[in-house]
Amino acid sequence: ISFKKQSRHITAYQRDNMVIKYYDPISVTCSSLVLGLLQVMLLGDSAVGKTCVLVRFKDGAFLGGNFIATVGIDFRNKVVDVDNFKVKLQIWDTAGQERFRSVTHAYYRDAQALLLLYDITSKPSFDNIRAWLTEIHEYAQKDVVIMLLGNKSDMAAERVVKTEEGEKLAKEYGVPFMETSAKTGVNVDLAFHAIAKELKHRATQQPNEPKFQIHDYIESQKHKTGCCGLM
Ligand SMILES: Nc1nc2c(ncn2[C@@H]2O[C@H](COP(=O)(O)OP(=O)(O)OP(=O)(O)O)[C@@H](O)[C@H]2O)c(=O)[nH]1
Repeated sequence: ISFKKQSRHITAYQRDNMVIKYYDPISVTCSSLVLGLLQVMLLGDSAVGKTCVLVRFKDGAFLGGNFIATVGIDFRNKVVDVDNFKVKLQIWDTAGQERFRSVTHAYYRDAQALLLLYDITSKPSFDNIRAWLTEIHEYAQKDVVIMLLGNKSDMAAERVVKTEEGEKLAKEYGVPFMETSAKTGVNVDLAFHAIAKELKHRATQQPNEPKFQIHDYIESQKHKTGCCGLM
């Protein structure tokens, strides 16, 4: 721990600047907690909706209209509240196109969490998930948090990948899964909040504290898309 005196409070930095506690010197109580920058990456084939999912989460809007592919890599920051903590997420949006792969590989090792997307209306994007997971195991940190997302759940009429297929694949790799829609917003906030919660628990967990169960949390919170694409 290192301390830094500020105008009204003392800041204590813990765990390599990850956890920052603000102590009020008058009441000598911990008034708020901030978890330093955590890196999350969005991965998956081109056009599965990575940029749209990020924009939905960051700005609460949907980028409709003409599709403009991401070139290289880009990021946005967002602070989320998790159990009295402010968790700062830096979210990296990668280009899905093959020709940018060598650029994005360089960023994998800095990510604490990866959101891996496919498009429920595109079988190839689903079939490529195994290849993405192979790349992840090659380039990412060993303990990286991975979540599988089947995006465009609003497009029920065009669906070619069943929800059960996504669930089965996720189970095989032991990763949490949900279907999202950047268009309607269904499950988008939940995906990022579940990741933030998991990372916060990992950073602050006491030895006698029970482990956070991300699968159970998601199951209790998620909205299922029914036969007609309703939330
Ligand atoms: N209906 C519907 N369309 C979506 C959804 N998400 C994205 N789209 C559309 O799908 C297209 C691709 O979305 P992007 O977010 O740009 O895809 P991307 O994965 O970032 O693509 P790259 O940058 O090439 O990797 C756009 O035309 C979006 O409007 C969704 O949830 N529902």
